[in-house]
Amino acid sequence: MKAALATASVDVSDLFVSAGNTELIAGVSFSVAAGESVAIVGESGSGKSLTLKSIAGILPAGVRITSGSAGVGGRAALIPQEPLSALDPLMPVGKQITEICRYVAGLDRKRASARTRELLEQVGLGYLQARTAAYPHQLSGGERQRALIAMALASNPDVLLCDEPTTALDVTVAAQVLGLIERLQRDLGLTILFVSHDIAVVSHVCSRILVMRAGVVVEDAPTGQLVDHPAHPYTKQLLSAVLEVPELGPRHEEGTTL
Ligand SMILES: Nc1ncnc2c1ncn2[C@@H]1O[C@H](COP(=O)(O)OP(=O)(O)OP(=O)(O)O)[C@@H](O)[C@H]1O
Repeated sequence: MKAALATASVDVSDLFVSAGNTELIAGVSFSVAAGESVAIVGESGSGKSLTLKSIAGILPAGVRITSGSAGVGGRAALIPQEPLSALDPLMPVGKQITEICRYVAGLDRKRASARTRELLEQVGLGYLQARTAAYPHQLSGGERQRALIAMALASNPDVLLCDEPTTALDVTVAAQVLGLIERLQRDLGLTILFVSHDIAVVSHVCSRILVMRAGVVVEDAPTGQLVDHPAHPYTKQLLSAVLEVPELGPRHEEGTTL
């Protein structure tokens, strides 16, 4: 496939988010340049998901942006944490991908089928083509996450918003899916914003890391610098909680294991 030219970026400017009178995000600002891969890390409740949801425009009911802004310049696609809940259980995954090619990307029936085959190949699920009636429950967790990535790509996004996409997977499969996301970012020039509680996971995929705590960004630095010379005590605490941050340098390739 022709590599897409990255023209989009993410921009969050002095974002405040509340539920009722409770302030959940308190003045977050950052931007992601086109083609850049950036992670937001922090413990549960730090506000990473709400920041991502503000950007995607999918805040839950009762939660709202009270001031500032968050958005994407271009088309964004979200890869959620739990693939099973994001797939239609009653429709074969190939058909779900084809529907997006037809009704979101606007391809005719024949082109949508060809594009589906291409996308399945691209995410390492080429063998599903023969099993046209593969329903989500017949796939493994890793296959479902790959299928969701294919669905995300079907809409021709500029930006991939990844919300802990490997948390539900075992460590070997998680490494393969991370390798896939990293390769797609490189090959298609996608902009990536990747939310995770795990610095070790994001250090593979992202070149810059934002650390969030209690609704604010406490540190924002290139991955190598943040891992080797953390400036904020909370970043140090997060790093010390990780058993071992894998070597930076050659990153994981698909098919390798941790
Ligand atoms: N729908 C909601 N209504 C009220 N408060 C909410 C809602 N969703 C999240 N919150 C609160 O907002 C804060 C930030 O939540 P958020 O989901 O962004 O955290 P997180 O860092 O992504 O954590 P996790 O990794 O557990 O998802 C938390 O205190 C959470 O309880």
